[in-house]
Amino acid sequence: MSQEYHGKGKAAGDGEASSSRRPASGRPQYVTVGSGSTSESAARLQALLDNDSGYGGSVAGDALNGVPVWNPALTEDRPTPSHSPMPRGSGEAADNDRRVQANAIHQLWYNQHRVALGRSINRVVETLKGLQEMNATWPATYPSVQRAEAAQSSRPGIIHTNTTHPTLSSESEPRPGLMRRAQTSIGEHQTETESSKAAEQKPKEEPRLMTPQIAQEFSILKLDLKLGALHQTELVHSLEKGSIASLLDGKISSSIKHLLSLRERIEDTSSKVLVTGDLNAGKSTFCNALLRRKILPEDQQPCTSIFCEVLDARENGGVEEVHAIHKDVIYNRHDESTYDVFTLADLEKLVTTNEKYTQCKVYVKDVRSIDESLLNNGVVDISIIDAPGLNSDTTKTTAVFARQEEIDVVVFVVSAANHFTLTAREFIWAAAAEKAYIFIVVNGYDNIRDKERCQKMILEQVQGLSPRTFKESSELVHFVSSNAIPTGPSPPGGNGGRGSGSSSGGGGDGPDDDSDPKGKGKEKEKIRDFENLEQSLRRFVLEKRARSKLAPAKTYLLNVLGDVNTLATVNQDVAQSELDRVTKELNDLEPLIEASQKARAEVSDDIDRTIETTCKDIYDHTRSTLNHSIAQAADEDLGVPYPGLLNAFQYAEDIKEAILSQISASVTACEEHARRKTVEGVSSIKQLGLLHLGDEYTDLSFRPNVMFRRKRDVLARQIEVETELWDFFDWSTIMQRQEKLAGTGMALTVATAVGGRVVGGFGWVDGALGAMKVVGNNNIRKLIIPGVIVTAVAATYYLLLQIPHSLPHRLTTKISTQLAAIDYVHSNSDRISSSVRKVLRFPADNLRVGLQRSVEQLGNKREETRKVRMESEVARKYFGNLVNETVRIRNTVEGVDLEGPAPGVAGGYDY
Ligand SMILES: Nc1nc2c(ncn2[C@@H]2O[C@H](COP(=O)(O)OP(=O)(O)OP(=O)(O)O)[C@@H](O)[C@H]2O)c(=O)[nH]1
Repeated sequence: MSQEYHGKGKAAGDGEASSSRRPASGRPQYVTVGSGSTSESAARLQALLDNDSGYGGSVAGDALNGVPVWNPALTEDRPTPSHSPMPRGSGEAADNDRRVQANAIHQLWYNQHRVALGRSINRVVETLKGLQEMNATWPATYPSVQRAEAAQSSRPGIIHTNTTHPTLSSESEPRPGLMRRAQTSIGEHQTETESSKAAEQKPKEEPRLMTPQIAQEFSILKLDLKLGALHQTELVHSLEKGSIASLLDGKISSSIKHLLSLRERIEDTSSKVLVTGDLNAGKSTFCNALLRRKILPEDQQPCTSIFCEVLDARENGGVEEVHAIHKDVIYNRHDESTYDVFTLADLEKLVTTNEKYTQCKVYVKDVRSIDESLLNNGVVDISIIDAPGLNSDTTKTTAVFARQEEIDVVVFVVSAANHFTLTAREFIWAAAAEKAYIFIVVNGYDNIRDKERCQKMILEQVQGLSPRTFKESSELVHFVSSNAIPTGPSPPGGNGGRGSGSSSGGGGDGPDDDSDPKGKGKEKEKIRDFENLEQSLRRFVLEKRARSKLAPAKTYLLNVLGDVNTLATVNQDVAQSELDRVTKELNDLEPLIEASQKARAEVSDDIDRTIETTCKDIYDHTRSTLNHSIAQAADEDLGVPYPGLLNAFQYAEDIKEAILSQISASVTACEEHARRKTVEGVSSIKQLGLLHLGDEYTDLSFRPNVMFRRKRDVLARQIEVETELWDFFDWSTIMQRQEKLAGTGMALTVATAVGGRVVGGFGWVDGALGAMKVVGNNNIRKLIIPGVIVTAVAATYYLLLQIPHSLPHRLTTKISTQLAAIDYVHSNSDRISSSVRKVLRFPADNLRVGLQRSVEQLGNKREETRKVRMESEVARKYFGNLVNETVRIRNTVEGVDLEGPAPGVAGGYDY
């Protein structure tokens, strides 16, 4: 509904139109006040107003970026309308001058305050926008504290709503320690100094959004959260920091919007007077009397069915007409699709039989001078809204209407005969919540015979309904007869024509045509009463205007500045503690990073060394083991029984197999050794990891049994050793063995059995020569052949007997030669150590990556912390400045004194 009343009509165009189209008087726009007699002081004041309307031309220059600037048209002083030309006595002229002066003083006073408040609004809007920006980058902390009981002994602690430890003790630490922002890490401070027992004994503190103190401090930016059964506090605590910030952002936005509308409101030079009352109480008659024209239809039957707002025709380019506003549209005078145009004469039909329209704008030319007129009184443009009579259908609508901010004054018309009906009382009670004072017009007073009783009864009723109005009843309660007021002629084709055509009084409807001098006197009294009412109403409107337009702006500014100041103070502290925390964090981080970098280099070397040592050890071990094993293979018990000469070749194969198996077993043993060493290596790397990375270290699962699964003895199997005949007779072995046997004196050889030391190196030759001597040459000659044969057989027998001893040596040598040819020992040592190296590299690389990551993480943390430090620094400065700025603006706003009576008006209501 409020928008429906947005046409202020104070656009520049209108101003021009009005000034150029104000033809009737033909006077200059800035005329001398009074009826011809120039009042110097009035003229001076008027000139002062002309030159300095309070805006002094500086406002446009002051306009801040992005904030809508003042509409210059609104700040221009408006031409002073003409005054009534009727001749007056000197006393009346003086009165008139005084009134004009008073008006001018009031205008000056009003403008000064308006400018101060307007500028403050601009500054606050800018400040709020800045706060919004800051809130987007550095989510502001919304104050929340412990239960009031817990906080009683100390100042309220402040924690962030999303802090992980919501139950902070406000007793153990001073306030700054309690302030934390969201995502602050756990256990930062509060439990350090208190024993667990003490903590247990403490009453359980519930998180609470605000103490009553702070709740009082916050009036506009208070987060109003009502969701289901959750208490607001819990709700805020359950919300993320981001959500709080966006809620706050929304609050700030609506506050900015409200400030802009307040600014528009204080710029608005118009004032709306809502005339309401019971059916047929004479509201329309009263409005017409105020206008001194029969504009609104009057009837004995209830007739007004829609709201009719009567405005000065200047608002409509000087054209008198009616704009009937379509239902469900917002009226815009410049958009004819929002209304239908009618003549004033059509108004009667419109208001009585209406279904299509919700309200009418009635533009009428003011027939009265500024010192008499209510519509156009030189200070403020007043529009009068004639409401339908109160009945069950419209009471609610009218009550809603009366609550609108635009309605500055509610004039309640009550029939002197009927007094306050139940509906009337209900309406006044409802309206009293918004409007402390109601202007009461007791109409139809002429019908009352016992006037005193009527007054008494009505005033008693007023006392019950609105005590404050009753207190000011001489100004606010008027007993009049609206129909006794002479009204001017209706416009051509108008609805009335019942008026006398005279605006000087004495004319009008019926009663004053009476030639009876007593009657005439009575009529004059009625007119005087009505004029008194008009003066009171005017004072009330002027006074009310200052209060109703400037006071809300002032109050709101003070409230919002208070809120922003509280928020800024809290956030300044929070930013400071955040700054301290991150500075400390950074100080702690630096050595950590250094140590981590150093550890990374050192551990890397350590790992390399561990791997190299382990691998070298394994290589050496394998090499020596295999060499030894190969060399000693023949001497070992191969476990292959000699099957006899016939199976000698099979025996050779078995021996070969056994030797190779032995070597293989040796390889396996080396691998086993390597495995053990690898397990040790892996474990030592793990220890290094745990030492330097702690929980950060990710252990890899190592399965030692998987090592050396394949290719274990491939090389051994590749050996192919051909068994040759000579392999069975290994001379060197035989000789070696012979020597060994001779040395031990245990030579039980075939040769000795046959004849001396046949088989004993060359000893057997000596034996043969000795035997030759004994036997003699002939005999020898006879014996030589059988002897040779025997010897040969014996030697052969001996050789064959030696096969189990000589064959393994022979084969070992051959195998060894072949293994040497394929570099078997080195290959296997290398294979095993390489495999170990490969295995060890996994945890080593893992550890290196972990260390690298740790260094990087610390580096990132440092970067982030630096960023937070920078942001906190910016926030601290910002909120520090904000605290000062809010105090400065607050001082300016507080300097706007609206408390005392406004100069220039007589009233001074206690609002
Ligand atoms: N005697 C007397 N009659 C009055 C006075 N004021 C209004 N009337 C008459 O009372 C009747 C109703 O007046 P309206 O002005 O139409 O009353 P209203 O309150 O506007 O009526 P609705 O808009 O229909 O509620 C008309 O016939 C008027 O002439 C007055 O002061 N004295």
